Amino acid sequence: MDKLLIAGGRPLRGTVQISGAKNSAVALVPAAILAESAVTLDNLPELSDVAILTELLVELGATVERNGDVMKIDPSSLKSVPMPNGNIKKLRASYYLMGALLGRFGEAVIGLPGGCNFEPRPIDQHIKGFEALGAHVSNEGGAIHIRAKELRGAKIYLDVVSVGATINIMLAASRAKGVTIIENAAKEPEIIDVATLLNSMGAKIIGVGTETIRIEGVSSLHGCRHSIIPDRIQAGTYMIAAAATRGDVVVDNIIPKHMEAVTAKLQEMGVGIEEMDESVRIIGRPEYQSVDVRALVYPGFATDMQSPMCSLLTQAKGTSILTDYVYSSRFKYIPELVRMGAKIKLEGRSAIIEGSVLQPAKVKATDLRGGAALVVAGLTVPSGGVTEITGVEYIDRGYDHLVTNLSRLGAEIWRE
Ligand SMILES: CC(=O)N[C@H]1[C@@H](OP(=O)(O)OP(=O)(O)OC[C@H]2O[C@@H](n3ccc(=O)[nH]c3=O)[C@H](O)[C@@H]2O)O[C@H](CO)[C@@H](O)[C@@H]1O
Ligand SMILES: C=C(OP(=O)(O)O)C(=O)O
Repeated sequence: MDKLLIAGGRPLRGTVQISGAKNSAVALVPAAILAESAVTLDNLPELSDVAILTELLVELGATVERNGDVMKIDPSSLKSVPMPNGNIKKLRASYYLMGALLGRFGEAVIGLPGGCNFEPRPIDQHIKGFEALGAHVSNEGGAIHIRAKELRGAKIYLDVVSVGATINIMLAASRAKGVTIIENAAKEPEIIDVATLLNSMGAKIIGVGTETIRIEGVSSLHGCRHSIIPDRIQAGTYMIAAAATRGDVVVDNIIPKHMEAVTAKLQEMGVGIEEMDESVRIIGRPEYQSVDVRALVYPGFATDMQSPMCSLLTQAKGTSILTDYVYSSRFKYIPELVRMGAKIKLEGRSAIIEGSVLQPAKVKATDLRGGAALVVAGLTVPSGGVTEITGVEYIDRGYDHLVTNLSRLGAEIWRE
Protein backbone atom coordinates (compact mmCIF):
# COMPACT_ATOMS: atom_id res chain seq x y z
CA MET A 1 0.00 0.00 0.00
CA ASP A 2 1.41 3.40 -1.00
CA LYS A 3 2.16 6.09 1.54
CA LEU A 4 3.15 9.74 1.44
CA LEU A 5 6.03 10.95 3.58
CA ILE A 6 6.44 14.61 4.45
CA ALA A 7 9.26 16.35 6.30
CA GLY A 8 7.42 19.59 7.06
CA GLY A 9 8.49 23.08 8.03
CA ARG A 10 9.46 24.34 4.56
CA PRO A 11 7.59 27.40 3.28
CA LEU A 12 6.16 26.69 -0.18
CA ARG A 13 7.51 29.08 -2.82
CA GLY A 14 7.00 29.39 -6.59
CA THR A 15 4.18 28.80 -9.05
CA VAL A 16 1.79 25.88 -9.36
CA GLN A 17 -0.34 25.19 -12.44
CA ILE A 18 -3.84 23.93 -11.73
CA SER A 19 -5.30 21.18 -13.92
CA GLY A 20 -8.88 20.74 -15.10
CA ALA A 21 -11.60 20.19 -12.51
CA LYS A 22 -12.29 16.66 -11.26
CA ASN A 23 -15.94 17.39 -10.56
CA SER A 24 -16.39 18.65 -14.13
CA ALA A 25 -14.35 15.87 -15.73
CA VAL A 26 -16.28 13.07 -14.00
CA ALA A 27 -19.53 14.47 -15.45
CA LEU A 28 -18.18 15.49 -18.87
CA VAL A 29 -16.73 12.05 -19.66
CA PRO A 30 -20.13 10.30 -19.16
CA ALA A 31 -21.90 13.24 -20.91
CA ALA A 32 -19.86 12.51 -24.04
CA ILE A 33 -21.76 9.24 -24.58
CA LEU A 34 -24.92 11.21 -25.34
CA ALA A 35 -23.34 12.28 -28.65
CA GLU A 36 -23.55 10.30 -31.89
CA SER A 37 -20.00 11.30 -32.89
CA ALA A 38 -16.64 12.01 -31.22
CA VAL A 39 -16.23 14.47 -28.34
CA THR A 40 -12.78 15.84 -27.53
CA LEU A 41 -12.07 17.08 -24.01
CA ASP A 42 -9.09 19.36 -23.36
CA ASN A 43 -7.50 20.15 -19.96
CA LEU A 44 -8.51 16.74 -18.60
CA PRO A 45 -6.94 16.03 -15.18
CA GLU A 46 -4.94 12.84 -14.61
CA LEU A 47 -6.91 11.30 -11.77
CA SER A 48 -7.91 7.78 -10.77
CA ASP A 49 -11.63 8.66 -10.99
CA VAL A 50 -11.19 9.77 -14.62
CA ALA A 51 -9.19 6.62 -15.44
CA ILE A 52 -11.93 4.36 -14.01
CA LEU A 53 -14.67 6.22 -15.89
CA THR A 54 -12.67 5.84 -19.08
CA GLU A 55 -12.51 2.06 -18.52
CA LEU A 56 -16.28 2.06 -18.01
CA LEU A 57 -16.81 3.86 -21.31
CA VAL A 58 -14.64 1.28 -23.05
CA GLU A 59 -16.75 -1.50 -21.45
CA LEU A 60 -19.78 0.22 -23.01
CA GLY A 61 -18.16 0.04 -26.45
CA ALA A 62 -16.79 3.60 -26.80
CA THR A 63 -13.40 4.18 -28.42
CA VAL A 64 -11.26 6.35 -26.17
CA GLU A 65 -7.86 7.87 -26.99
CA ARG A 66 -5.95 9.85 -24.37
CA ASN A 67 -2.94 11.98 -25.21
CA GLY A 68 -1.69 14.00 -22.23
CA ASP A 69 -4.54 16.20 -21.09
CA VAL A 70 -6.60 15.62 -24.26
CA MET A 71 -9.15 12.82 -24.56
CA LYS A 72 -11.15 11.87 -27.62
CA ILE A 73 -14.26 9.84 -26.89
CA ASP A 74 -16.02 8.25 -29.85
CA PRO A 75 -19.32 6.81 -28.65
CA SER A 76 -20.67 5.96 -32.13
CA SER A 77 -20.59 2.19 -31.49
CA LEU A 78 -21.81 2.39 -27.89
CA LYS A 79 -24.05 -0.41 -26.59
CA SER A 80 -26.43 -0.50 -23.65
CA VAL A 81 -24.55 -2.76 -21.19
CA PRO A 82 -25.80 -3.41 -17.63
CA MET A 83 -23.16 -2.41 -15.05
CA PRO A 84 -24.39 -3.71 -11.71
CA ASN A 85 -20.94 -4.51 -10.29
CA GLY A 86 -17.21 -4.06 -10.82
CA ASN A 87 -15.52 -0.74 -11.59
CA ILE A 88 -18.81 1.13 -11.35
CA LYS A 89 -18.70 0.76 -7.55
CA LYS A 90 -15.26 2.33 -7.24
CA LEU A 91 -16.32 5.94 -7.59
CA ARG A 92 -19.13 8.23 -6.64
CA ALA A 93 -19.53 9.93 -10.00
CA SER A 94 -20.34 6.68 -11.80
CA TYR A 95 -23.93 7.77 -11.05
CA TYR A 96 -23.64 10.13 -14.05
CA LEU A 97 -23.78 7.05 -16.27
CA MET A 98 -27.39 6.65 -15.09
CA GLY A 99 -28.47 9.98 -16.62
CA ALA A 100 -26.25 9.60 -19.68
CA LEU A 101 -27.34 6.03 -20.54
CA LEU A 102 -30.98 6.87 -19.81
CA GLY A 103 -30.74 9.81 -22.25
CA ARG A 104 -28.98 7.74 -24.89
CA PHE A 105 -30.78 4.36 -24.66
CA GLY A 106 -33.81 4.94 -22.42
CA GLU A 107 -32.38 2.43 -19.94
CA ALA A 108 -29.52 1.90 -17.48
CA VAL A 109 -28.48 -0.67 -14.88
CA ILE A 110 -25.86 0.87 -12.61
CA GLY A 111 -24.47 -0.41 -9.29
CA LEU A 112 -24.87 2.00 -6.38
CA PRO A 113 -21.89 4.36 -6.37
CA GLY A 114 -18.82 4.01 -4.13
CA GLY A 115 -16.10 6.63 -3.63
CA CYS A 116 -15.69 8.76 -0.52
CA ASN A 117 -18.35 7.63 1.92
CA PHE A 118 -17.56 10.10 4.70
CA GLU A 119 -21.27 9.89 5.57
CA PRO A 120 -24.43 8.46 3.96
CA ARG A 121 -24.84 10.11 0.55
CA PRO A 122 -28.35 9.37 -0.76
CA ILE A 123 -29.31 9.66 -4.45
CA ASP A 124 -33.07 9.97 -3.91
CA GLN A 125 -33.18 13.32 -5.76
CA HIS A 126 -31.52 11.80 -8.85
CA ILE A 127 -34.15 9.04 -8.82
CA LYS A 128 -36.99 11.50 -8.25
CA GLY A 129 -35.76 13.39 -11.32
CA PHE A 130 -35.58 10.27 -13.53
CA GLU A 131 -39.08 9.23 -12.40
CA ALA A 132 -40.45 12.69 -13.19
CA LEU A 133 -39.03 12.28 -16.71
CA GLY A 134 -41.14 9.12 -17.07
CA ALA A 135 -38.64 6.43 -16.07
CA HIS A 136 -39.40 3.43 -13.88
CA VAL A 137 -36.65 3.04 -11.26
CA SER A 138 -36.01 0.07 -8.95
CA ASN A 139 -33.19 -1.02 -6.67
CA GLU A 140 -32.41 -4.68 -7.31
CA GLY A 141 -29.74 -6.07 -5.03
CA GLY A 142 -27.74 -2.84 -4.83
CA ALA A 143 -28.03 -1.96 -8.52
CA ILE A 144 -30.35 0.76 -9.80
CA HIS A 145 -32.46 -0.35 -12.78
CA ILE A 146 -33.90 2.54 -14.81
CA ARG A 147 -36.13 2.14 -17.84
CA ALA A 148 -38.28 4.58 -19.82
CA LYS A 149 -40.47 3.85 -22.85
CA GLU A 150 -40.16 7.54 -23.65
CA LEU A 151 -38.47 10.37 -21.72
CA ARG A 152 -40.76 13.35 -21.37
CA GLY A 153 -39.84 16.81 -20.11
CA ALA A 154 -41.16 17.70 -16.63
CA LYS A 155 -40.98 20.29 -13.89
CA ILE A 156 -38.73 19.02 -11.08
CA TYR A 157 -38.31 20.77 -7.75
CA LEU A 158 -35.23 19.45 -5.91
CA ASP A 159 -35.83 19.00 -2.17
CA VAL A 160 -32.11 19.59 -1.51
CA VAL A 161 -29.68 21.58 -3.63
CA SER A 162 -27.73 18.74 -5.19
CA VAL A 163 -24.86 19.02 -7.69
CA GLY A 164 -25.17 15.39 -8.78
CA ALA A 165 -28.96 15.39 -9.15
CA THR A 166 -28.91 18.68 -11.11
CA ILE A 167 -26.32 17.31 -13.57
CA ASN A 168 -27.90 13.85 -13.86
CA ILE A 169 -31.31 15.34 -14.67
CA MET A 170 -29.72 17.70 -17.24
CA LEU A 171 -28.04 14.71 -18.92
CA ALA A 172 -31.23 12.67 -19.28
CA ALA A 173 -33.50 15.66 -20.03
CA SER A 174 -31.31 16.89 -22.87
CA ARG A 175 -32.65 13.93 -24.90
CA ALA A 176 -36.23 13.97 -23.52
CA LYS A 177 -39.28 15.04 -25.52
CA GLY A 178 -40.32 18.55 -24.50
CA VAL A 179 -39.14 20.98 -21.86
CA THR A 180 -37.71 20.15 -18.42
CA ILE A 181 -37.46 22.78 -15.70
CA ILE A 182 -35.23 22.09 -12.68
CA GLU A 183 -36.13 24.32 -9.72
CA ASN A 184 -33.85 24.73 -6.69
CA ALA A 185 -30.98 23.63 -8.93
CA ALA A 186 -27.36 23.70 -7.76
CA LYS A 187 -25.26 26.59 -9.14
CA GLU A 188 -21.70 25.22 -8.96
CA PRO A 189 -19.32 26.23 -11.81
CA GLU A 190 -19.01 22.54 -12.77
CA ILE A 191 -22.75 22.53 -13.63
CA ILE A 192 -22.19 25.44 -16.01
CA ASP A 193 -19.27 23.53 -17.53
CA VAL A 194 -21.45 20.46 -18.17
CA ALA A 195 -24.20 22.61 -19.74
CA THR A 196 -21.59 24.33 -21.94
CA LEU A 197 -20.46 20.95 -23.26
CA LEU A 198 -24.03 19.73 -23.79
CA ASN A 199 -24.97 22.96 -25.62
CA SER A 200 -21.88 22.58 -27.85
CA MET A 201 -23.20 19.07 -28.59
CA GLY A 202 -26.51 20.61 -29.72
CA ALA A 203 -28.52 20.66 -26.46
CA LYS A 204 -30.74 23.61 -25.56
CA ILE A 205 -30.06 24.45 -21.92
CA ILE A 206 -30.46 27.88 -20.35
CA GLY A 207 -30.41 29.21 -16.80
CA VAL A 208 -27.38 27.31 -15.50
CA GLY A 209 -25.74 29.18 -12.64
CA THR A 210 -29.21 30.19 -11.38
CA GLU A 211 -31.68 28.13 -9.37
CA THR A 212 -33.91 27.53 -12.40
CA ILE A 213 -32.57 25.54 -15.33
CA ARG A 214 -34.59 25.04 -18.52
CA ILE A 215 -33.73 22.16 -20.83
CA GLU A 216 -35.48 21.77 -24.17
CA GLY A 217 -34.95 18.18 -25.24
CA VAL A 218 -33.48 17.43 -28.66
CA SER A 219 -33.63 14.22 -30.69
CA SER A 220 -29.89 13.83 -31.18
CA LEU A 221 -26.58 15.31 -30.01
CA HIS A 222 -23.33 15.54 -31.95
CA GLY A 223 -19.60 15.59 -31.20
CA CYS A 224 -17.63 18.75 -30.34
CA ARG A 225 -14.46 19.99 -28.61
CA HIS A 226 -14.53 21.39 -25.07
CA SER A 227 -11.93 22.65 -22.60
CA ILE A 228 -12.57 21.78 -18.93
CA ILE A 229 -12.61 24.59 -16.33
CA PRO A 230 -9.77 24.71 -13.75
CA ASP A 231 -10.14 22.74 -10.53
CA ARG A 232 -11.16 25.26 -7.87
CA ILE A 233 -10.76 22.71 -5.06
CA GLN A 234 -7.19 21.81 -6.00
CA ALA A 235 -6.47 25.53 -6.38
CA GLY A 236 -7.92 26.28 -2.94
CA THR A 237 -5.91 23.47 -1.38
CA TYR A 238 -2.63 24.92 -2.74
CA MET A 239 -3.69 28.39 -1.55
CA ILE A 240 -4.26 26.99 1.93
CA ALA A 241 -1.00 25.01 1.91
CA ALA A 242 0.90 28.17 0.89
CA ALA A 243 -0.66 30.13 3.74
CA ALA A 244 -0.20 27.34 6.31
CA THR A 245 3.53 27.01 5.53
CA ARG A 246 3.97 30.82 5.55
CA GLY A 247 5.06 30.55 1.93
CA ASP A 248 4.69 32.71 -1.18
CA VAL A 249 2.95 30.92 -4.05
CA VAL A 250 1.27 31.89 -7.31
CA VAL A 251 -1.62 29.53 -8.02
CA ASP A 252 -1.95 29.76 -11.78
CA ASN A 253 -4.46 28.76 -14.47
CA ILE A 254 -7.51 29.37 -12.32
CA ILE A 255 -10.69 31.43 -12.50
CA PRO A 256 -10.26 33.81 -9.51
CA LYS A 257 -14.03 34.42 -9.37
CA HIS A 258 -14.50 30.74 -8.45
CA MET A 259 -12.10 31.21 -5.53
CA GLU A 260 -13.88 34.16 -3.89
CA ALA A 261 -15.14 32.34 -0.79
CA VAL A 262 -11.65 30.98 -0.05
CA THR A 263 -9.86 34.23 -0.92
CA ALA A 264 -12.17 36.23 1.37
CA LYS A 265 -11.65 33.83 4.29
CA LEU A 266 -7.87 33.81 3.89
CA GLN A 267 -7.87 37.62 3.78
CA GLU A 268 -9.97 37.72 6.94
CA MET A 269 -7.32 35.56 8.65
CA GLY A 270 -4.58 37.99 7.60
CA VAL A 271 -3.10 36.06 4.66
CA GLY A 272 -1.66 38.34 1.93
CA ILE A 273 -3.49 37.95 -1.41
CA GLU A 274 -2.83 39.44 -4.84
CA GLU A 275 -5.39 38.62 -7.50
CA MET A 276 -4.47 38.54 -11.20
CA ASP A 277 -6.58 37.64 -14.29
CA GLU A 278 -5.92 33.90 -14.19
CA SER A 279 -3.96 33.46 -11.00
CA VAL A 280 -3.76 34.41 -7.37
CA ARG A 281 -0.63 35.01 -5.25
CA ILE A 282 -0.72 33.87 -1.63
CA ILE A 283 1.70 35.57 0.72
CA GLY A 284 2.00 33.82 4.08
CA ARG A 285 2.35 35.79 7.34
CA PRO A 286 3.86 34.73 10.69
CA GLU A 287 0.51 35.10 12.50
CA TYR A 288 -3.09 34.51 11.57
CA GLN A 289 -6.37 35.41 13.27
CA SER A 290 -8.98 32.80 14.05
CA VAL A 291 -12.12 32.91 11.88
CA ASP A 292 -15.44 31.13 11.60
CA VAL A 293 -16.12 29.19 8.40
CA ARG A 294 -19.45 27.88 7.14
CA ALA A 295 -19.37 25.32 4.35
CA LEU A 296 -22.35 25.94 2.07
CA VAL A 297 -23.49 25.36 -1.49
CA TYR A 298 -21.90 27.58 -4.17
CA PRO A 299 -21.14 30.47 -4.05
CA GLY A 300 -20.55 29.76 -0.36
CA PHE A 301 -17.37 28.20 1.02
CA ALA A 302 -17.19 24.70 -0.55
CA THR A 303 -17.60 21.65 1.68
CA ASP A 304 -14.73 20.10 -0.33
CA MET A 305 -12.44 22.85 1.04
CA GLN A 306 -13.59 22.35 4.62
CA SER A 307 -11.03 19.67 5.59
CA PRO A 308 -7.87 21.39 4.26
CA MET A 309 -9.17 24.65 5.81
CA CYS A 310 -9.34 22.93 9.18
CA SER A 311 -5.59 22.23 8.98
CA LEU A 312 -4.90 25.90 8.24
CA LEU A 313 -7.10 26.99 11.15
CA THR A 314 -4.82 25.06 13.54
CA GLN A 315 -2.27 27.77 12.64
CA ALA A 316 -4.49 30.69 13.70
CA LYS A 317 -4.31 32.39 17.09
CA GLY A 318 -7.38 31.66 19.23
CA THR A 319 -10.51 29.65 18.53
CA SER A 320 -12.04 29.07 15.09
CA ILE A 321 -15.38 27.40 14.41
CA LEU A 322 -15.79 25.41 11.20
CA THR A 323 -19.34 24.28 10.40
CA ASP A 324 -20.39 22.12 7.47
CA TYR A 325 -23.97 22.83 6.35
CA VAL A 326 -23.73 20.48 3.35
CA TYR A 327 -22.46 17.30 5.05
CA SER A 328 -23.16 17.28 8.79
CA SER A 329 -20.44 14.78 9.73
CA ARG A 330 -17.64 15.21 7.19
CA PHE A 331 -15.07 15.11 9.98
CA LYS A 332 -13.53 11.62 9.92
CA TYR A 333 -10.09 13.18 9.42
CA ILE A 334 -10.18 15.09 12.70
CA PRO A 335 -8.92 12.28 14.99
CA GLU A 336 -5.92 12.02 12.63
CA LEU A 337 -5.21 15.77 12.97
CA VAL A 338 -5.54 15.39 16.73
CA ARG A 339 -2.92 12.62 16.53
CA MET A 340 -0.67 15.32 15.00
CA GLY A 341 -1.18 17.59 18.01
CA ALA A 342 -4.17 19.62 16.75
CA LYS A 343 -6.58 20.84 19.42
CA ILE A 344 -9.98 20.19 17.88
CA LYS A 345 -13.32 19.30 19.46
CA LEU A 346 -16.41 18.23 17.56
CA GLU A 347 -19.77 19.70 18.51
CA GLY A 348 -22.65 18.62 16.29
CA ARG A 349 -21.83 19.67 12.74
CA SER A 350 -19.03 22.03 13.91
CA ALA A 351 -15.33 21.60 14.63
CA ILE A 352 -13.95 23.92 17.32
CA ILE A 353 -10.29 24.51 16.57
CA GLU A 354 -7.67 26.04 18.88
CA GLY A 355 -4.36 27.26 17.49
CA SER A 356 -1.60 24.69 18.06
CA VAL A 357 1.84 23.51 16.96
CA LEU A 358 1.52 20.32 14.91
CA GLN A 359 3.87 17.38 15.23
CA PRO A 360 4.73 14.51 12.87
CA ALA A 361 2.71 11.29 13.20
CA LYS A 362 1.58 8.21 11.31
CA VAL A 363 -1.90 9.04 10.01
CA LYS A 364 -4.46 7.54 7.65
CA ALA A 365 -6.60 9.26 5.01
CA THR A 366 -10.12 7.82 4.84
CA ASP A 367 -11.45 10.17 2.18
CA LEU A 368 -10.12 12.50 -0.51
CA ARG A 369 -10.29 15.93 1.16
CA GLY A 370 -9.53 14.49 4.60
CA GLY A 371 -6.34 13.21 2.93
CA ALA A 372 -5.63 16.71 1.60
CA ALA A 373 -6.05 18.05 5.14
CA LEU A 374 -3.39 15.62 6.36
CA VAL A 375 -1.01 16.69 3.58
CA VAL A 376 -1.47 20.37 4.52
CA ALA A 377 -0.91 19.47 8.18
CA GLY A 378 2.21 17.44 7.33
CA LEU A 379 3.68 20.37 5.37
CA THR A 380 2.97 22.67 8.32
CA VAL A 381 4.73 20.58 11.00
CA PRO A 382 7.91 22.46 12.06
CA SER A 383 11.12 20.81 10.81
CA GLY A 384 12.26 17.58 12.49
CA GLY A 385 10.48 14.27 11.97
CA VAL A 386 8.43 12.84 9.16
CA THR A 387 4.64 12.59 8.80
CA GLU A 388 3.49 9.34 7.21
CA ILE A 389 0.13 9.30 5.42
CA THR A 390 -1.53 6.08 4.27
CA GLY A 391 -4.80 5.84 2.31
CA VAL A 392 -3.11 7.66 -0.59
CA GLU A 393 -5.56 6.08 -3.05
CA TYR A 394 -8.19 8.52 -1.77
CA ILE A 395 -5.91 11.50 -2.45
CA ASP A 396 -5.22 10.17 -5.98
CA ARG A 397 -8.93 10.61 -6.72
CA GLY A 398 -8.61 14.38 -6.77
CA TYR A 399 -5.03 15.71 -6.86
CA ASP A 400 -2.95 15.05 -9.95
CA HIS A 401 0.84 15.30 -9.76
CA LEU A 402 0.57 16.25 -6.09
CA VAL A 403 4.09 15.13 -5.11
CA THR A 404 5.68 16.74 -8.19
CA ASN A 405 3.79 20.00 -7.70
CA LEU A 406 4.60 20.28 -3.99
CA SER A 407 8.25 19.25 -4.53
CA ARG A 408 8.60 22.01 -7.17
CA LEU A 409 7.29 24.44 -4.56
CA GLY A 410 10.08 23.32 -2.22
CA ALA A 411 8.25 20.79 -0.05
CA GLU A 412 10.08 17.69 1.13
CA ILE A 413 7.49 15.09 0.17
CA TRP A 414 7.88 11.66 -1.38
CA ARG A 415 5.83 8.56 -2.09
CA GLU A 416 6.79 5.01 -1.11
C1 LIG B 1 -18.54 14.32 -8.25
C2 LIG B 1 -18.93 15.55 -7.54
O1 LIG B 1 -19.24 16.55 -8.16
N1 LIG B 1 -18.91 15.52 -6.23
C3 LIG B 1 -19.28 16.70 -5.49
C4 LIG B 1 -20.78 16.74 -5.39
O2 LIG B 1 -21.20 15.53 -4.78
P1 LIG B 1 -22.74 15.15 -4.83
O3 LIG B 1 -23.31 15.62 -6.11
O4 LIG B 1 -22.83 13.72 -4.54
O5 LIG B 1 -23.31 16.01 -3.65
P2 LIG B 1 -24.72 16.74 -3.60
O6 LIG B 1 -24.57 18.15 -4.05
O7 LIG B 1 -25.69 15.89 -4.30
O8 LIG B 1 -25.02 16.71 -2.03
C5 LIG B 1 -25.44 17.85 -1.31
C6 LIG B 1 -26.30 17.45 -0.15
O9 LIG B 1 -27.52 16.91 -0.63
C7 LIG B 1 -27.77 15.64 -0.07
N2 LIG B 1 -28.44 14.82 -1.12
C8 LIG B 1 -27.89 14.77 -2.36
C9 LIG B 1 -28.49 14.05 -3.36
C10 LIG B 1 -29.68 13.38 -3.08
O10 LIG B 1 -30.28 12.72 -3.94
N3 LIG B 1 -30.21 13.46 -1.84
C11 LIG B 1 -29.62 14.17 -0.83
O11 LIG B 1 -30.11 14.23 0.29
C12 LIG B 1 -26.40 15.11 0.30
O12 LIG B 1 -26.46 14.12 1.31
C13 LIG B 1 -25.70 16.37 0.76
O13 LIG B 1 -26.03 16.65 2.08
O14 LIG B 1 -21.18 17.87 -4.60
C14 LIG B 1 -20.72 17.81 -3.24
C15 LIG B 1 -21.28 19.03 -2.53
O15 LIG B 1 -20.76 20.19 -3.08
C16 LIG B 1 -19.20 17.77 -3.22
O16 LIG B 1 -18.78 17.53 -1.90
C17 LIG B 1 -18.65 16.66 -4.10
O17 LIG B 1 -17.26 16.82 -4.28
C1 LIG C 1 -16.37 14.26 -2.17
C2 LIG C 1 -15.73 14.49 -3.29
O1 LIG C 1 -15.89 13.83 -4.43
P1 LIG C 1 -16.93 12.67 -4.77
O2 LIG C 1 -18.29 13.26 -4.75
O3 LIG C 1 -16.52 12.27 -6.15
O4 LIG C 1 -16.74 11.58 -3.74
C3 LIG C 1 -14.73 15.58 -3.39
O5 LIG C 1 -14.30 15.88 -4.52
O6 LIG C 1 -14.34 16.14 -2.35
